[in-house]
Amino acid sequence: MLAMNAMVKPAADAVVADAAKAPAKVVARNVNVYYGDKHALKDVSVDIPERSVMAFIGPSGCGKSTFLRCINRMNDTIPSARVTGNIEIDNLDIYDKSLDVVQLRARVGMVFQKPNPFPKSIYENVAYGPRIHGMARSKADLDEIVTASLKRAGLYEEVKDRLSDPGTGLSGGQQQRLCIARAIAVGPEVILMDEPCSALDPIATARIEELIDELRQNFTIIIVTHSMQQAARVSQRTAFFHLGNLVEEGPTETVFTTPHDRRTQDYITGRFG
Ligand SMILES: Nc1ncnc2c1ncn2[C@@H]1O[C@H](COP(=O)(O)OP(=O)(O)OP(=O)(O)O)[C@@H](O)[C@H]1O
Repeated sequence: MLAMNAMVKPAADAVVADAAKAPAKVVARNVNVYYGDKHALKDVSVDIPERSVMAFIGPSGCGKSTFLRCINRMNDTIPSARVTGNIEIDNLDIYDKSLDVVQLRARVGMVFQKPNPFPKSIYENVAYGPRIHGMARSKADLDEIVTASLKRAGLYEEVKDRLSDPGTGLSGGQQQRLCIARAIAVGPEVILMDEPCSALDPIATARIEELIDELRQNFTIIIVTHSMQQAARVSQRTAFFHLGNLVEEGPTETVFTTPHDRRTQDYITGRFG
């Protein structure tokens, strides 16, 4: 049996079954990414169910972040990157030439490895997106969006008396929750998280994991993580990548306990990676 099984114990979660049945929010077909001549992502096809968490795992350089960045077209910002294939969100082709990428990135928010608040106040960090997207008709509207977003990110109680203080003055974990509030504020449907806890201590990590678990009631979340324990704790489905290939995708419990592919088994038992 797998050596890691004792450590990587998927949450006993009825949603596992539901997630398998949930309609797909993101549908990727035959996605390839090239950086110049380098073929970094190879023919990836996957359905990502709505209102659930999917974890992307795999050894360093296997293409997890590359694929994540395809889902909000962040690879557009890398001059050498070329993407082929098809990705749809709610049947909308996100690579359609007429698509407004700014609108797409409001629908598909992103949280990065290192918390990156703007050098602005806590309030302004959250208000910035709604303001540029014209989501608030009045200051009262904006206040409401900021408050609601901070509450949903589990940060409001800690910052409500100092909203005009700089966001960069918060602790790392608070900064990451501020970044999540900032992403939530523009009303996304999908939230991409690229190793969101790797710069955080275990307590701050636990809070973010709890938050992810709450957020999946309303959002489709995709998280890249190097921690198999984290993938097991927070996700309903897991996708294992290796050398640019999506080797295996399925319910987290299955991927961790009875993987179909030898490479998945080798990775989760620590034989490589
Ligand atoms: N901007 C870039 N320019 C050129 N090559 C890149 C670029 N970004 C990634 N790559 C290459 O593409 C491959 C996949 O990288 P990617 O960052 O997606 O992997 P990853 O699985 O997320 O890795 P890690 O776990 O280390 O973050 C790697 O070989 C990497 O060197």
